[in-house]
Amino acid sequence: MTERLPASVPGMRIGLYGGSFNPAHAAHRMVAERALKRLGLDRVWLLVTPGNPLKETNGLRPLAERIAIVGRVMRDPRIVPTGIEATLGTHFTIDSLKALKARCPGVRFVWIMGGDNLRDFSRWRDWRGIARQMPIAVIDRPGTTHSAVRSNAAQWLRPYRIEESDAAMLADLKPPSWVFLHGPRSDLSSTAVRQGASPEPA
Ligand SMILES: Nc1ncnc2c1ncn2[C@@H]1O[C@H](COP(=O)(O)OP(=O)(O)OP(=O)(O)O)[C@@H](O)[C@H]1O
Ligand SMILES: O=C(O)c1ccc[n+]([C@@H]2O[C@H](COP(=O)([O-])O)[C@@H](O)[C@H]2O)c1
Repeated sequence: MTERLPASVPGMRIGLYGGSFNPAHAAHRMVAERALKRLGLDRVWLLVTPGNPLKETNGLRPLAERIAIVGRVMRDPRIVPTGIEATLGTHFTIDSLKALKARCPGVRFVWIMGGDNLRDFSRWRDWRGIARQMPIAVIDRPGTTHSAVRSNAAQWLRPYRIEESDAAMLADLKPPSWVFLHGPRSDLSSTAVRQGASPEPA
């Protein structure tokens, strides 16, 4: 499948929210909407990965199906699902971020991830390089609040953390810089949905 990049213009603030989304659920929407609002973004691009390099691909639904479900779960037209990593041929986040920055000069990107990913971030390829590519917003996730901020990556990132009250300026800051965003939390997961939980709990 070849896909065009979603539209952008120089100066736009765009959040890149990567994930397996296998399948997407209401907590993914909550994360994307919180980032959009609190970081003052113009768009959030949901990068539906061809396959997380650290996860088994057994049981991973086809990319087109995951993108279609993301499209049904998201409600704000500024939140745009894309499978662009498959077209770019990038599996590792560091490569995706470099490729997107090269293709979108002048766009102010922010990487968005849940607290569980900050906890495991030091296992990602060139994670310090990722932090040097663009600012990062971490969204609190139940069960990971303390392990995330105590993780190796968070220790290294500590000098670059900004106050949550300054989140709206994150996209303008020179990386490394990051913020931990708190707010209403959901313990929903794709694992639970695959096991029969509703992706849209009442
Ligand atoms: N309930 C949640 N709260 C905060 N962040 C979340 C939540 N669920 C997922 N995320 C974040 O969304 C991104 C994509 O997550 P992913 O698609 O792996 O969903 P998941 O529910 O964690 O999946 P799985 O249960 O299959 O591991 C990751 O950055 C993850 O940290
Ligand atoms: O680049 C890496 O080494 C790397 C390792 C683990 C996860 N990622 C990315 O992290 C994002 C979240 O993945 P997931 O499976 O937790 O939804 C997704 O964009 C993955 O490609 C990236």
